[in-house]
Amino acid sequence: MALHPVLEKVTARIVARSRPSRGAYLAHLEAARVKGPQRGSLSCTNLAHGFAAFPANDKLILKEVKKASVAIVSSYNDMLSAHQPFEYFPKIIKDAVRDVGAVAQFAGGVPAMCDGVTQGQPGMELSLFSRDAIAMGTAIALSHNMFDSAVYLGICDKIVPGLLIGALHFGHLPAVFIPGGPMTSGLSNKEKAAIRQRYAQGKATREELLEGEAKSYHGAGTCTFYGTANSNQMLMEVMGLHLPGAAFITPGTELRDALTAAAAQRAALISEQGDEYIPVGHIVDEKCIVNAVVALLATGGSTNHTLHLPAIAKAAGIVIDWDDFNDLSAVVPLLARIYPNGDADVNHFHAAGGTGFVIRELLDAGLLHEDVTTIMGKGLRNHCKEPFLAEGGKGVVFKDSPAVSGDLNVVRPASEPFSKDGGMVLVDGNLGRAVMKVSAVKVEHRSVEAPALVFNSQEDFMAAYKAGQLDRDFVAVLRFQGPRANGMPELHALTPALANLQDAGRKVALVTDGRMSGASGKVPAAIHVSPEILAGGPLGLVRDGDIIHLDAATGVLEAKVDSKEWHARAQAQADLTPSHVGMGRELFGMFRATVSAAEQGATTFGLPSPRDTTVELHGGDNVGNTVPGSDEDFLVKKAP
Ligand SMILES: O=C(O)[C@H](O)[C@@H](O)[C@H](O)[C@H](O)COP(=O)(O)O
Ligand code: SF4
Repeated sequence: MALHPVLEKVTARIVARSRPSRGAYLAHLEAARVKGPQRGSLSCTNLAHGFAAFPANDKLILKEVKKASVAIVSSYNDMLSAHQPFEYFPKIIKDAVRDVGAVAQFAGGVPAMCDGVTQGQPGMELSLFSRDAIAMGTAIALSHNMFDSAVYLGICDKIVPGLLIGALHFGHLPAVFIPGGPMTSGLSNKEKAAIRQRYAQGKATREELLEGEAKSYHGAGTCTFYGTANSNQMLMEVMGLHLPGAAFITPGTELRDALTAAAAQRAALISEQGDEYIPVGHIVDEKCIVNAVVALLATGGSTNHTLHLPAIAKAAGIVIDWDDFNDLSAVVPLLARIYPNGDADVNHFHAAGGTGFVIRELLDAGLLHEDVTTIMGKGLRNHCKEPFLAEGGKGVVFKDSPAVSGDLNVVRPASEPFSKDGGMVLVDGNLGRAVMKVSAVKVEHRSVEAPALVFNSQEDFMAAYKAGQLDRDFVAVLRFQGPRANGMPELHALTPALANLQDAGRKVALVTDGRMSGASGKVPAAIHVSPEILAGGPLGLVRDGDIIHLDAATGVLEAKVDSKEWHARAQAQADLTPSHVGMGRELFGMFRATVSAAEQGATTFGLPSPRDTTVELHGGDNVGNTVPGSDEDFLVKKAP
């Protein structure tokens, strides 16, 4: 099937928009890639320090510069149920890499925050910034420059984006992402949400609530809803950074461990010393990023990726924006209904066909770029498969994903989608630009026009709800929640209250410069409003009682206020110091001061503009050639 014209158009404009920065990125990659192992540029002293604690036979391998050294960068901790299984992965990885004549070293750990533990708590105000801190931690781990490839252990919200951003700043190294897999299904997400709403109405006790939550989140592995963590897994599959179908295999099983070993060996084999050199900076290109956006939309993935994918793309010198998401969403069908977009969880999704089924359906419909490079080599078709234990339980074999869906209530072919569009729209108007996920919102709730109720904190909103002041039609305008203000926390804790009001027949919506969780759903919300209020955004001009019109179908987000009155208003002010001290938030002032707008990924990093970058590559056989993938701007020059 020919590629869909909208994919052609969006990809072409991303390539054109990114040419200078992508060219600079590729030039940096080439400059970092020297023939032979990175550790070849280290002194004997550096090297001796690097392998001092190594077993003798591994030291011998590291001394032989033609053998690959694989870095392990891990986000293991006991706090995230999803990351707890990583505790024993390094040993599997080291043994497996040794079996292919190479060496793996635990290069460094990175922090990992659980948004479920911090949801509604002060810690959530560090969450988004933890992504860039993870990227920095990844760079610190790899800065020893002992490595020729790397494996990244991570799953959850900010962790995979942070690891990938870090990995892309070492784009000359191959990267294989290794997941831990989902927890087995417990109390359904729908029943969990119902208990929460009953508790918010005072119809369930705290004991009943805790019992319900503990039955839902009951063991090791990723939470089973389709939030940001599991959206990350889908993206790693479609970007070709996982072994095919590795995402949703339960932790602690033979197949999980076999996949971990096989992934580690793949990392060694695609190093410069291996059979086929595949650096991550060549995998993550414009087509790969477009494929990621398409897969996110086709599965009803987390709105947080309208922040993370621009940040990931930027790390590879690629510039995307919300118009790209919006144009793709108009033509990408919704092929999966996983909670909060339906009742199923990721275990049901995997059993019904999973990631390989979705990738194949989208490829056959011309809705993904097939001509991409992945860790498996050329072509995305390698990822329309799922893994099985090889005969005798040693190793992994890959078989084609099911030809037909195992459950049409969970995953569908592109010929009969749940809806013809991907359910994530750009809304804009005199309140700014914002993102609205509609795949989990009933059609009758996707347009709301009601008086504004303005809040400067989620605590103020909940106090009004508990005082019974919200039993009415309204649009909650919750501001001072942007990255500069307080780190752009998720406001998912408001969902039960808003859902109760909606269920009671009230027309309610949320407009905020903050974020929601990937697990947020049924209430219409225009989020990530840019520019945020601290950047002079118009949310600061809204007053209680203004009529707010939010409409997903027409893409409108506006305050219906006389323009003379509107422009005469002063910008609202708020004392944000409570969000800048305590729980370590005082350590993140530099992030709040330098963070970019949500639409640019709310990042605190970035390559200098390529016009300021004269990339002097190490001479050798590069001189006189243009850097692969760039244009004449980046002709390789002889180093001074
Ligand atoms: O983006 C996400 O998917 C969320 O951050 C998710 O990781 C977070 O943990 C939610 O809070 C879980 O949902 P509950 O809070 O409803 O359990
Ligand atoms: S999915 Fe969310 S709640 Fe579950 S472990 Fe990951 S960060 Fe925590």
